[in-house]
Amino acid sequence: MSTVTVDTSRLGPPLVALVGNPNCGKTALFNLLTGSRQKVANYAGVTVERKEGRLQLPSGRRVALLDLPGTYSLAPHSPDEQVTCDVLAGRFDGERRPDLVLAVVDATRLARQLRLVLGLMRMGLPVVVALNMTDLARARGHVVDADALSAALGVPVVSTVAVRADGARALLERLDLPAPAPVAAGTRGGDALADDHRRVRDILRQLGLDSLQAHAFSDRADRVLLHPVAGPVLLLALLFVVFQAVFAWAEAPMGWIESATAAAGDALGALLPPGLLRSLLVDGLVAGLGGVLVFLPQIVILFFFILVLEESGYLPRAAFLLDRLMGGVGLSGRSFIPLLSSFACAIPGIMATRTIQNPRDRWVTIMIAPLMTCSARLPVYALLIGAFVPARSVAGGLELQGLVLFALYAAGIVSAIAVAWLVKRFGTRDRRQTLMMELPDYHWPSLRNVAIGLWQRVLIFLRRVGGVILALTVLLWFLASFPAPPAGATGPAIEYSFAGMLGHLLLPLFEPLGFNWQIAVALVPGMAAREVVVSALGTVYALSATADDTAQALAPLIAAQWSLPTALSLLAWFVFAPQCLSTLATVRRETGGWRAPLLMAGYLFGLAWLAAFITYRIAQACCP
Ligand SMILES: Nc1nc2c(ncn2[C@@H]2O[C@H](COP(=O)(O)OP(=O)(O)OP(=O)(O)O)[C@@H](O)[C@H]2O)c(=O)[nH]1
Ligand SMILES: [Mg+2]
Repeated sequence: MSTVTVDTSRLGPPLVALVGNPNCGKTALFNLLTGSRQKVANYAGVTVERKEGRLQLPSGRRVALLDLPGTYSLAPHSPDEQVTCDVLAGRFDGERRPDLVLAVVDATRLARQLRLVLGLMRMGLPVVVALNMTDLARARGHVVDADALSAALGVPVVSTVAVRADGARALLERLDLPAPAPVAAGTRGGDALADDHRRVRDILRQLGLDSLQAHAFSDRADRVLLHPVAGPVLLLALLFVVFQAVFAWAEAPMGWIESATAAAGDALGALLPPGLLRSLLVDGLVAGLGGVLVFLPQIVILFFFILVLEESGYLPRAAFLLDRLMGGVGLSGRSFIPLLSSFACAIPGIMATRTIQNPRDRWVTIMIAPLMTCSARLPVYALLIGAFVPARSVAGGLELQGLVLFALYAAGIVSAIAVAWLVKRFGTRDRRQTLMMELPDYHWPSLRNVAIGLWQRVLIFLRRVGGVILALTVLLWFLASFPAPPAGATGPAIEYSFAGMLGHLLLPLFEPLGFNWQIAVALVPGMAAREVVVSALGTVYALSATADDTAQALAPLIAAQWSLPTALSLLAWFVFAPQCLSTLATVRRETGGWRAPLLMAGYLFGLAWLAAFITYRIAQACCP
């Protein structure tokens, strides 16, 4: 038998892969080298996909750089580690084997990280070691001698600080030199691990680093933050402060955006003659988009807290605190970070489930991720709370509005716990695994990283407003303006339009929940993105206004037109409804079939309808 080998390494620039333990700074280095803005955070398992970037070396040579998910060993335990191992073995679909492995190691946690380097060397690929986080190591008083380490390992070692602008200069120069020859393979099989262990111990002793000390501050902080009683109390208090801040701090900037929108609407209204164009711009765009834009400050505040928590290293601690609670419903603390990411958006949350080893746990976590309140629900919640919940303090200075928001988030979490419990109770049984999770040292969040992260969230939000929300608002304006009312019609034109017909068609389904036809209409484009419901309501109500009404802010308008039970019922609907097609598409991709997304849509719509129905009935009985 003859085999033909094709040397694909000659296609395109040399491929360099960043490989290392989770949280050692691979992505930070990738961003520094390529100028990308991939997500960096202080916990294991941030990167779950391969990402490619380009960089130019000082000599002008170009290199393709791959950022990969972190891995503890070269025998993958979870879908994200599998990606890294497949790329290294040249088994990854559509990817050639890397020409060089850039093994990133955290200088403050050398022992385990060096074992992975030895494993990488055994794969027969040329290896260069980036000794990262040397700033933190130095601050703790251990200076790792890169040359001595290089001599001991037999591969080049370069010190880096991935969070400093010039922290990779030496590395760039090293990449410009010819790749080192692969080191001859040593022992293989079971003996190799024991061998590596011994070798790493010897190297550390040789470098005078065998007594690396734990981070004293992290230890002290954890004595309080991981305390079985104080820990959960502090976690709860922290979450509470976040929700209070979302309302309290956003008030002023929301006021500015509101007045700017109103001024823009007035100016356009005065400038343009009455007619279709004025209606499209004033009732469609300004009323619709302005209605969503006003929630930007609240989103920024929420993300500020999320980013600070991510950067500080507190997140995996919260996972650890909640492990016992999550064990009660058949999940482990591993599900915590994917679920927490779902507060931003269910899509990265569902992607982050790739770090979960147990396939059943991963499936359940995916199924409950949409119950976490994503930031697209925030505008809907904030609109209804602003319109129906008075802004006053209750019980010792707590803001009532923040309290209601907290309750809505809690409702999502409690429901997720209930669903997971039901799956455990009636689904397949599985032996519970203990949580093994590395706790990173605490860092001060870097202001620059937080600022970049916030700016990216702002861009994402604005892109949504200018993209899908704009498109759907225009579409809805069209549906709500045509066909024109028949001659002699008395009501607002929208009643006779396509949107009006659609609303009345859907009414039987939603009437038992206390929704009127305007809400029913708004829910339809809201399937594409939840915030669209807010812009859609803005447009529908602007067009429902009779000619002599001037355009009004949406909140007071619905406050006057809806009953409290209707508002509460709509809030309950949004806690559950899977009003997001991109989430369902992601679930299909991650589970590889239609079963999971269909099941998800079905069970969430069922729950949404039921919850809204019950809320409406109870509210009607209590405050008719
Ligand atoms: N002080 C300091 N912090 C660093 C350095 N490199 C990375 N960090 C921080 O370490 C944390 C982890 O960095 P990431 O780049 O997300 O790590 P990663 O290896 O990509 O992690 P995974 O994607 O989870 O495998 C972040 O908080 C970074 O800001 C460094 O050289 N010095
Ligand atoms: Mg990463």
